Amino acid sequence: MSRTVPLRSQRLRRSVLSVPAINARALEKSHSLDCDAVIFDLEDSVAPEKKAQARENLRSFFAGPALEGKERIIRINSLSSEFGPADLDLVRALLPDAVLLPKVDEPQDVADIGDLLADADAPEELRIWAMIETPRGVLNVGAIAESGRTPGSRLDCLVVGLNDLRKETGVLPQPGRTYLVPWLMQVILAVKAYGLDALDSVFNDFRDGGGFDAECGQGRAMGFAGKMLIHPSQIETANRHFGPSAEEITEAEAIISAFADPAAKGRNVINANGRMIERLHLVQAEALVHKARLISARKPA
Ligand SMILES: CC(C)(COP(=O)(O)OP(=O)(O)OC[C@H]1O[C@@H](n2cnc3c(N)ncnc32)[C@H](O)[C@@H]1OP(=O)(O)O)[C@@H](O)C(=O)NCCC(=O)NCCSC(=O)C[C@H](O)C(=O)O
Ligand SMILES: [Mg+2]
Repeated sequence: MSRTVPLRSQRLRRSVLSVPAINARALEKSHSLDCDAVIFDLEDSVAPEKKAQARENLRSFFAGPALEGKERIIRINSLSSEFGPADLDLVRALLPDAVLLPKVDEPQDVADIGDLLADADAPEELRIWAMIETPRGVLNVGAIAESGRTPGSRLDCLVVGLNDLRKETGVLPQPGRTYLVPWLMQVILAVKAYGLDALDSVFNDFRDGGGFDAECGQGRAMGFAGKMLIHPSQIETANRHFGPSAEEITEAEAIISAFADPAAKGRNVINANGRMIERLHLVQAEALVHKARLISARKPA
């Protein structure tokens, strides 16, 4: 097995908006929003007595015009709940890009869904995303991410859920997320070790633009690929923070040019205006420029 994990192909996941499947107006609106991905939620945003109607809404939505240029993910209820099996049947019928499992505690939770999808001959393009939002999920996050290396695993992305994690642990919401940062970084280490993406948790106070801006900056600095969102007003800020800035692109292009210079041939380390650059920085620079190209190539919603 190789000792290092190659950089991912980099799907854009800067802004991943949760849309309650019960809300037909919000479902319709998702076509016109400039987010990279949409999570159609059948879990906590849908009351128990409305789960069946929410599934019907999704059937109609998926039968309608395609959601252009966005990843489509369906968040189901836990398989052990009374709603989980019918939700999974719906996923098998609608074939979104991914199914999001809530409250994943251990690798077996992911493996169980993977087996059910394989038994149903679901195409391998149908991926699994896992919410890390329980104390056991955080404790086991390395093993959960590692299970993505098992042959045939569909695991693709971990999503942090701080509402549930705060509920389970009693950690209070605080600016800077002081007591949560170690757990968030556990998630980051796990995904980076095994080549997955991680998305930062939702920010509930959607009218607090300043607080959201600060939390996006923090999430990007930690290494998250993007953020799960709850409201359209959060999309532009997330896209800005989790996409490369103009300065980062200029710097990356300078690194690529420096290594393309014949003088750099055969050298692993060069002096760029008083700063050491190694070939590992070239790999990072190429990935960043690739991401910038994906963003420019994306059609506006
Ligand atoms: C939080 C909300 C209930 C607020 O809704 P509302 O009062 O309708 O807000 P606005 O009036 O400001 O809405 C303005 C327009 O935007 C549309 N809208 C709002 N939210 C969405 C959305 N998520 N997707 C698409 N469109 C949306 C409204 O329809 C208005 O449109 P218009 O009529 O044209 O003016 C609401 O935002 C909401 O329900 N958000 C999502 C909630 C959700 O999905 N929850 C589950 C995910 S959170 C989570 O996973 C937590 C995690 O598990 C954890 O443990 O942490
Ligand atoms: Mg949750």
